[in-house]
Amino acid sequence: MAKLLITGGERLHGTVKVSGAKNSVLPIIAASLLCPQDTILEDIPALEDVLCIREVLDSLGVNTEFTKDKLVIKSGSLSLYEPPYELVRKMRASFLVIGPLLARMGKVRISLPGGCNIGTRPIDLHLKGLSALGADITLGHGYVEANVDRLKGAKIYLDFPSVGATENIIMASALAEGETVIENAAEEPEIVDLANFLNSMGANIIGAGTDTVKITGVKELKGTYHSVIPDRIEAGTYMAAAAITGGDIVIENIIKEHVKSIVAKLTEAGVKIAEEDNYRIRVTADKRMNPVDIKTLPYPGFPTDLQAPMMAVMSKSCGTSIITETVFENRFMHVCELKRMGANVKIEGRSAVIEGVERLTGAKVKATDLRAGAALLLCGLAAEGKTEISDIYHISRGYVDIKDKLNNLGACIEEVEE
Ligand SMILES: CC(=O)N[C@H]1[C@@H](OP(=O)(O)OP(=O)(O)OC[C@H]2O[C@@H](n3ccc(=O)[nH]c3=O)[C@H](O)[C@@H]2O)O[C@H](CO)[C@@H](O)[C@@H]1O
Ligand SMILES: C=C(OP(=O)(O)O)C(=O)O
Repeated sequence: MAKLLITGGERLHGTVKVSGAKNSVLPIIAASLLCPQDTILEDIPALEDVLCIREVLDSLGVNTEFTKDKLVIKSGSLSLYEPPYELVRKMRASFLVIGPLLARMGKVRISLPGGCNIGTRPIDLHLKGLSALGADITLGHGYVEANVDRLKGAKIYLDFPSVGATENIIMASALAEGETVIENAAEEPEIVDLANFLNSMGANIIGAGTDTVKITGVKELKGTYHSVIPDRIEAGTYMAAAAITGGDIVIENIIKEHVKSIVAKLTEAGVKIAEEDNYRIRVTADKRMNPVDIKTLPYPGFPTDLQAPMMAVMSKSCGTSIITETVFENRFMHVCELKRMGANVKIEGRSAVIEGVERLTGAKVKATDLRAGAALLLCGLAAEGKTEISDIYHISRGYVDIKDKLNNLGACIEEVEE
């Protein structure tokens, strides 16, 4: 098993380019199942999660070709409707194929994606939506089975603006008969990217990016070309890296509108963030951060996926910060590991109270999930001495070439085999 060895203490400087967004590309790849013609996707990050969803498509009889950052999906040969349990249990986003398979094949059998280290992550809202569209759904022996002749548009109110449920319902209703309205829909930029992709295939979706999305079903969709948006969470992680190391870096391929909440919090913490041009920002930190309070919320609120990285930054600030996690019920797994590195964090219910310390110290730590791993990497960059992170496969799920990108900024990170 590979580990990362980080020698801390380097101030990061230079330029880093953000890759395509994991959370955009996964639903877009699933949505390619809706159309029998070829779809061509560009700016596809070569992440473990992308390879996994590609395997899911291959397992359904679809042909995919991935070269460099271009993925060609040929869904004309789609012939199966039961993705294997071994793939679905590996990654929650595999469940995003349920909507497209139901719309295109009229049936699907898929195992429950299960929970993960950050929470139980139920799928009730996905199923409630698909059932409102007319699907006959049964649950048993760990599987969901759904059948329908043709989905019919409906009005669906989501009890929580779930990203995945909004995506599954949009994809399913794109080919449904009549109009679907999703109220209290998720407003994340990745929903807008998915809707833009589907509209370029001939779908009729309006309101994506607001809390009400209207989808007028069409009979068929056609092949298309699409380039995915940059990853705002990866961008935020590099901003955090500049902040925690007292660095001075330029981040390229960033949509500023998508990172407003992160820019606001880092600015409050004392980081200087300047617009270089439309797609580049410069992030400079020249002193210890001020403490800031953060509450994670659905977009446009502060993203839960940057909660752990921001906790890393706050652990070295010059005061007390409170971080409240409202999206996932168990997303403080990184706290134990951050403490090994000298962070002073106490959990009180859904909040973490972080007393900033002057120095973090390198230690042996374990990544418990993707963003927990990113947080440990950030602390390692700023800690005295060496940090050894195990279970780094979590990090590879969501960051392309993170070791090389950080080393190009002056970090000192090695990957070693155990
Ligand atoms: C691949 C992808 O895009 N992943 C993102 C997506 O995950 P994902 O789509 O799984 O996240 P959701 O927005 O669905 O989950 C948010 C909350 O809603 C709850 N919930 C969700 C569905 C449901 O049927 N019932 C229910 O109760 C979840 O348990 C969680 O507490 O959005 C999350 C919230 O921004 C991000 O952290 C993930 O990085
Ligand atoms: C929680 C995350 O992803 P996923 O929903 O794919 O598990 C994440 O990207 O931080």
